[in-house]
Formats: sequence, C-alpha cells, structure tokens
Amino acid sequence: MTAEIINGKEVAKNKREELGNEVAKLTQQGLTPGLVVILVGNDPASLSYIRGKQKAAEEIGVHFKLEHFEETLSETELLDVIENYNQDSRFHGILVQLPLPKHINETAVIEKISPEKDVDGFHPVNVGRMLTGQDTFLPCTPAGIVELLKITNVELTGKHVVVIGRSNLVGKPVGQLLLNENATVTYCHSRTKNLSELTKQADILIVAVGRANFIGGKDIKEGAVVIDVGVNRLENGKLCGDVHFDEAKEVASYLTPVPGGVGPMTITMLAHNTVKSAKQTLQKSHV
Ligand SMILES: Nc1nc2c(c(=O)[nH]1)N[C@@H](CN(C=O)c1ccc(C(=O)N[C@@H](CCC(=O)O)C(=O)O)cc1)CN2
Repeated sequence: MTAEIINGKEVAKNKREELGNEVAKLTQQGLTPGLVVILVGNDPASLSYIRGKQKAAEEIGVHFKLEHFEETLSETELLDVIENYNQDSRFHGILVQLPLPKHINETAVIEKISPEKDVDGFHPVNVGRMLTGQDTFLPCTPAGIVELLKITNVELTGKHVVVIGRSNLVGKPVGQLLLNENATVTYCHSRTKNLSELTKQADILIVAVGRANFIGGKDIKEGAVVIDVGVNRLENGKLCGDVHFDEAKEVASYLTPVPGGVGPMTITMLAHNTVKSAKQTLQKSHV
C-alpha cells in the first residue's frame, strides 16, 4: 500500500480563506478581532512559530501584536502584563508562547489568562469544558489534527486510536477530543511496555514524542492512518517528524508529512479561536 499524503498546508490555506471572510464581516460590524502573543526570551523556534502566527493573522485581517520581553522578565511582571491584556477590549485572544524560561511557573501564567481570551485552550476552565464535551476554545494542535482527519473523511467512531505522548499540549487533549468523537483511545508513553504491539493495533496512530524517526514501518498496521506531530531539526538543518516517512508511506493509508502536515493547522486553529472569541464578544454586546 502507498499512503495518500494529507496536505496540511492546503487544508490550512482553505480554512484561512473562510476565516478571512468571517473577519471581513466582523470588521464591517465594527469589530476587528485582535490577538496578542507574548514571548519571553529569544528561542529561535518560538520566534519562527510566532512569525507564522503573525503572517496567518494578518493574512485574514486579524489585528496582531507581539509583546517581546527579555529572558530576565520576572513572573510577577509577566502576570501584570497578562492582566493588562485581560482588561484590554481591543484584544480577543491572548497567547503566551511556550516554553517559558525556567524561573517562570507555566501553570501560574496559564491560569492568569482570562478563560474568555484563552485562545490556546490551556486554561483549566477550558480544559474542563473540553473534557465534558462543551463548546470552548480547543487547543490548537489537537483541534487541527481532528480537523485534518475530518476533512480527509477518516471515520472516527469505533476506531482504535493510539496516541504516543501524554503532554498537556498535544497527547492528552488529542486523545480526549477523539474520545469525544466516539473513538476508542489508548495512550502510550515513555513507560509503556511492548509499545510496538500496541501501535500495530491502531487504526489511527498519533505520534507526539519529539524524537526523530521514532516510529518505523514495522510499528504500523497495514492501512492505518498516521498523524505525525513531531518537529525535529536534524544536524543537517532539515526538519523531520517522529515517524520514518518513507517506511510509513509503504504501510499507511493516509500519512501527514513534516513539514506541511499538522504544523500549519496549529497556526490556523489559533486564528480560528481568535475569530471565535471576537464573535463571542459581539454576541455578548448584543445581549
Ligand atoms: N502557547 C503555545 N506554545 C506552543 C504551542 C502552542 O500551541 N501554544 N505549540 C508548539 C509550537 N507551535 C506553536 O506555537 C508550532 C509548532 C510548529 C508549527 C509549524 O508550522 N511547523 C511547520 C514547520 C516549521 C518549521 O519550518 O520550523 C510544519 O510542521 O510544517 C507551528 C506552530 C510549542 N509551543
């Protein structure tokens, strides 16, 4: 079998066009969605992801602001900055780029963002709403994965999804979102025994471990759908995923590439959440 490659770039482009139309309508009604991204330090990967976020936001007409601070910013100062944006009605979305420097407590920062502006979907209130299947801001990478699966017409009900990775950013929420779609979900992680036996049972395999070529063709069931969330930079400067692309291509039915698979959807779902937040603001102003 030769896998069909899921073109995340193309799906993201189409979704951004739709979002652009929604933003134009909102702007006509006097409300331009606003997004502020807060970065502490100069991590090159974070800077590159933020450039992508800015490009996508501006492309669809969202007002974008970057608040860039030195690595030495204190946690108290960061919490004060967030509080100011919680009160600032020009901004409907607040995102603090992760990872943060070690002296800043990530949980305290996430909990400081108003749940109504938490376009990352990381605040415990929004995580709770997601767990209970309520309408809320969904975390961007997991939501992007579900969107890719749906657009590809992959059946989710009753399918066995195996998620490798249990981070709060990707592993845990993507499993939960697919459980909400009636899939049967198995979580695997660094302590899982006989990993390959489990991955070979997956109808849909989601790999988010951050290790280049961690999953090979022998770990994949014939015809499985494989979603590669890894973004690993090799010594030669090239990017590669957690899945050995050439091997997986021979076994899977569908496969996401790196780059050009899940990554562009992460950025697009952020724009989606920002527009959603702006729409909610408009609705509240009409009540
Ligand atoms: N506050 C947040 N921090 C982080 C998140 C997040 O969702 N919210 N996710 C990741 C990084 N990330 C977005 O911030 C992100 C990662 C990868 C991509 C992407 O487009 N990848 C491209 C390749 C990019 C490259 O050339 O380097 C691809 O896969 O095609 C976008 C966003 C951690 N932090």
